[in-house]
Amino acid sequence: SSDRDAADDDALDSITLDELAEHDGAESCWKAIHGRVYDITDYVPDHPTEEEVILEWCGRESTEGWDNKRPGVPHSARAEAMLEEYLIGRLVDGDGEPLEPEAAARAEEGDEAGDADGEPARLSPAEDERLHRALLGLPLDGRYRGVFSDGGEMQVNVQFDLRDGRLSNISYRHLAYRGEDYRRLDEDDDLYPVWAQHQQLAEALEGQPLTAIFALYEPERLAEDIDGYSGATLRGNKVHSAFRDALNRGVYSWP
Ligand code: HEM
Repeated sequence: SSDRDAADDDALDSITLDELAEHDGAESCWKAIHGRVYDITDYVPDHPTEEEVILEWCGRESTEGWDNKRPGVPHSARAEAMLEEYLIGRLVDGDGEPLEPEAAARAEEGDEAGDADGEPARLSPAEDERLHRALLGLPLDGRYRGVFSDGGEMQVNVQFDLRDGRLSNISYRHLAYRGEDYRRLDEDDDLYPVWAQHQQLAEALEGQPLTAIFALYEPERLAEDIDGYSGATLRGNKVHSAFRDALNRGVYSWP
């Protein structure tokens, strides 16, 4: 309670949130309440509720639970007197300064949001860029796959990664026309230059912002003429279409 002596508290053992957090179960249950730490392990079986109600708070800043045994209803003066039997210390921050309930609860939440336990950070709606991009219809970072099909034949299947809105790892999982698999052509094959030009398209887009895919409408900007095959006659629009299909499908796998 607030009428206790600061000098009393100075005499108590200093306990940090990390130490508190180690006693988070029935075998050892510590709770921080109004700046003081209690070892209530022995009391848990006597508490007049199902054990889960009280075990849930072990190892944590528990002022909120204590002040609201039911919403808005604090524990009785009798309960408060009992609590003092289990007093073992005072809650402090890393500098040994007293840690107030609100600050302690915030620090605990910060811990949960961090990756201390290998859990992904939980971002607030104001911080979550992934959410913002999704709501604005902007593509998310991740791996994408998309196809262009025509006449019952899959002609292009492209895979790429988006990182900060830039293209990388662009590859053709499939590239064919009229039954000819371009990826299997030998270097001395007549059609090989067309495969080489498609690779040039991919290389030219590598590292570029996503908007660079519109250059595929004018493939001569991205691919050279090879052995009489003009870059201008490449079907860049099919590749463009496969990119757009990938974006419509959404992220294939997360980074
Ligand atoms: C911090 C987490 C805790 C929660 C969520 C919690 C919750 C509850 C609930 C739901 C009840 C029964 C409902 C009612 O009496 O109105 C209750 C009663 C009670 N609890 Fe807790 N409790 C907690 C911690 C403790 C601790 C640490 C003690 C004592 C060391 C304690 C002592 C009592 C006592 C004596 C009662 C009987 C009613 C009263 O005197 O207020 N509780 N508690």
